[in-house]
Amino acid sequence: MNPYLARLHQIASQPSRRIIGLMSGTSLDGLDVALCRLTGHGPGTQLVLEQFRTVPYSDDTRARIRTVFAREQVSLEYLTLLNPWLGSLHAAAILDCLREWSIAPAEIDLIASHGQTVYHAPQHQHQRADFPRNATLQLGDGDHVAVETGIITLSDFRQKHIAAGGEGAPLAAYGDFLLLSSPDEERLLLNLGGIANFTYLPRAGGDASTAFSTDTGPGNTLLDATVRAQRPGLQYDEDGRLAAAGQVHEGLLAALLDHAFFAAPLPKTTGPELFSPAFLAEAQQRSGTSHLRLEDTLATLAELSAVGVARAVRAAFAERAIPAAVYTSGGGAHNPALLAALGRHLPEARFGSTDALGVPGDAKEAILFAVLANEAVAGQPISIGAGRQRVPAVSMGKISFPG
Ligand SMILES: Nc1ncnc2c1ncn2[C@@H]1O[C@H](COP(=O)(O)OP(=O)(O)OP(=O)(O)O)[C@@H](O)[C@H]1O
Ligand SMILES: CC(=O)N[C@H]1[C@@H]2OC[C@@H](O2)[C@@H](O)[C@@H]1O[C@H](C)C(=O)O
Repeated sequence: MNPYLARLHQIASQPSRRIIGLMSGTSLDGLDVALCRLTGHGPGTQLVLEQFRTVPYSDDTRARIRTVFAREQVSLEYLTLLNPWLGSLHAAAILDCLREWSIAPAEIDLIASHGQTVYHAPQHQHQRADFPRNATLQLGDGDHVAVETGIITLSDFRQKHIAAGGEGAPLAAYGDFLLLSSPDEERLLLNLGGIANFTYLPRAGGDASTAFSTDTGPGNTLLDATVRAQRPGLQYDEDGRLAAAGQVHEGLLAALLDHAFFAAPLPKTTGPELFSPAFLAEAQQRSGTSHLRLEDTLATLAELSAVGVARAVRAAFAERAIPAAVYTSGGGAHNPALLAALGRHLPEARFGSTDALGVPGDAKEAILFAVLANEAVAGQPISIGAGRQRVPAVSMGKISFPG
């Protein structure tokens, strides 16, 4: 038998596993590295987050990713070169973290590597009749991560979800369901990343088939792009100060909301391919707001993110009251202007942070991939959608051996 298969069998048989989850999202701020100890599998999974660090991307790395990121036309050579380069970059970041934490690679069982999404193309967005399928592309080849760290690596988690009828995202519901379901309350888990999404969790022991997650529209992506364009040197509107100093422009908001995505049925996904500077420029032109003050544009974009969330939440619970317990995560949870707008549009919600549930919001997505890898190796296909096509019961992740 291949010795790595024997090692994998042994890892799967252990009561607990040490798994490094990696995530780098649409904000391109860096690589989130979450060292998790996962005991058991399935709904009994116990998480201890042993270490967490965000390894910031350098300006050079950001520039390389932006060369292809969310662009319809790119150099095929550049894309080909970037794939192993990012794998090596992520491997080096892991080795650096392990050195800092005084942990030897041999003490880690698995790496769960999301990779860098460079293009997300659900069919409702690309609308090409010649390719009537959903598609998504993450770079950062898993074989490079495995060989350069010496650790068995799972990667490319989204393709199985698409092959089984999903859009490849959001995958959050699978991890949220296993880690954060509560017998005491139904919950909404609201992640405010570049793109915003939420998971609905029924009470633990309730009807698991009703759990799902969906994107809702932009989170920080349009805010960040606008700040970067108008305040070179700034990456984002720190603590939402600029947005808080502005006024929402109703005309611009209406023009931004005038897109089929906001009315499309749930669950749905999107990305910066749609919510791009060109999307904003077009809405500004239609509403005659191209010369609005930066502060007013940012206030309007924060409002847009909040309205997107509120519309999707209300659409999901059209027949009844929304779950009151809402737990936020992701970088946007640090933006008071965004949180204030959410409070205005979901006044009946009680907002808390997932930190209070033992899952730090900044680490939550990296933890998700560790949980998915744990299930792929030691568990079962995760069944939350009762076989519903867009929430398939699948195990996710491709396995790379270090040799
Ligand atoms: N103190 C802060 N004030 C305002 N905004 C903040 C603050 N801290 C983080 N952010 C926002 O959070 C962003 C990073 O969020 P996060 O890391 O959750 O995104 P991501 O994981 O890349 O996105 P996605 O979940 O869409 O993949 C920053 O670009 C910024 O917009
Ligand atoms: C294609 C892709 O990378 N999507 C990300 C992105 O970031 C937020 C939102 O858009 C979500 O759909 C997803 O990530 C999280 C981890 C998810 O799959 O749940």
